[in-house]
Amino acid sequence: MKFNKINFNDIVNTIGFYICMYDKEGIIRYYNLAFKNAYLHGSEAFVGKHFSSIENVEYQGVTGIKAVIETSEGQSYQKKIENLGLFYINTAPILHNGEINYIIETIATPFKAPILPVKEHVPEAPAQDMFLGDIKMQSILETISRISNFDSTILITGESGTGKSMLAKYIHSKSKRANKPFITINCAAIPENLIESELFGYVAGAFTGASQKGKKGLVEAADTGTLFLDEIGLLPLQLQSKFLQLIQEKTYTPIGALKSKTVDVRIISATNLNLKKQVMEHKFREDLFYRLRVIEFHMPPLRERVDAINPLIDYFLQLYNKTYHINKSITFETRKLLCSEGWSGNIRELQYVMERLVVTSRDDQITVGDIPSFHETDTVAENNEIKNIKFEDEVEAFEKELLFRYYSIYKSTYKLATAIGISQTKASRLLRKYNIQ
Ligand SMILES: Nc1ncnc2c1ncn2[C@@H]1O[C@H](COP(=O)(O)OP(=O)(O)OP(=O)(O)O)[C@@H](O)[C@H]1O
Repeated sequence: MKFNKINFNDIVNTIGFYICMYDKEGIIRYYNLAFKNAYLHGSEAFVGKHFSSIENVEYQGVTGIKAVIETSEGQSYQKKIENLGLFYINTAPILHNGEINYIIETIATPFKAPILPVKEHVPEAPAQDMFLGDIKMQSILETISRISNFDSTILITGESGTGKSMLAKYIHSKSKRANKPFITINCAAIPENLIESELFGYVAGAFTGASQKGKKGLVEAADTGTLFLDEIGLLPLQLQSKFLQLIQEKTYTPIGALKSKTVDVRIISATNLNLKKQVMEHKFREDLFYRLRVIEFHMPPLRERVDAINPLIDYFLQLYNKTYHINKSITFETRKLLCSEGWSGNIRELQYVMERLVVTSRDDQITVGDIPSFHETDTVAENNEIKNIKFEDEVEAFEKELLFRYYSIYKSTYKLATAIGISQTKASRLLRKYNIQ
């Protein structure tokens, strides 16, 4: 089974160990969030630098990287550091043809490492690096630059995978709040019974089982920054009035609190549902609907952004060449085939297909023959019978196989959705579509 990149990142970033990857010279190539926060002051700037440039005394006291470079032997040991306790270090060379290809070091600390928060809690990096160069995006970009100094609410609509979340981050990165937190709340992903406490927090002793210290909510975490309400159409009705209060009065009341709190957040929301219809069906408050969409952007589906497909192919080609340290190109015929497709899964689907092609194509050049390898059949690649390919069928077969594989592991739509980077609504819809139980 190939590791899904998103899945891999989630694992290494939520694990309570410090992980760092080096090349055979000891140049840092990758580190996880825990390592970054513990030893590098949260900086990304150490990738490409020698391990000796890390000035943290604790790290230099425990790392086994020097010994591994000198001996090519893995090191696994415990080390006691005064006042701190026992560290467990595992430094493993990964060999290729007998030579060190790279080295992975895992450091387990004596403290009970805090489990790092799930995605929604992490202030995310602004998404400046996205492709927005096609005609359909121009008027959106112009409006974004015009409103950059205002805090008006923004509603982003559009099908799943069209880039709504990315646009929200982009808007934040272009606003006067760019250096403040950007907090995503995925209204579909938080279990309904936890949603209120996750969002608004609670005071000590608010309910049985509540933490003694009380808990800050995500709304408070977003103070001075931007709060992104993803899948807003799925926000439970009973919480909608709390959001209305938040937007109108800039106040909210944590569970069990007697007094309300004031907060300064800019609200951006996104949905792939028809909110007007939700209002008519009494599933969404009309007053909240109007409050949320002072400015509205509609992200067109990829089939209506045909001039974006080719540049996006290049964008993803470059991205995955960089990610996997390779240098693949793509033939004109393959481009033509990709550009002529319907892309019902929009940019997300194109992104998957490009990653898959970069990873699975046999030669340096991606050809039409590589496309069937989506579901591991070589027939077309060998015979080059490109006229028999029905692209949508190939992609559907791949999608079905992927969902089946991950759902049989996770058995939960939420975990499945998180693992493969789609929304929970989409995961449920696809499971129904392919009759996967
Ligand atoms: N303009 C873009 N340039 C590069 N990558 C993009 C762009 N738009 C979207 N993507 C990629 O496509 C994927 C889907 O984007 P995103 O999550 O923003 O879509 P969405 O509309 O919010 O989807 P959903 O409704 O399912 O949550 C992401 O992995 C993102 O990296």
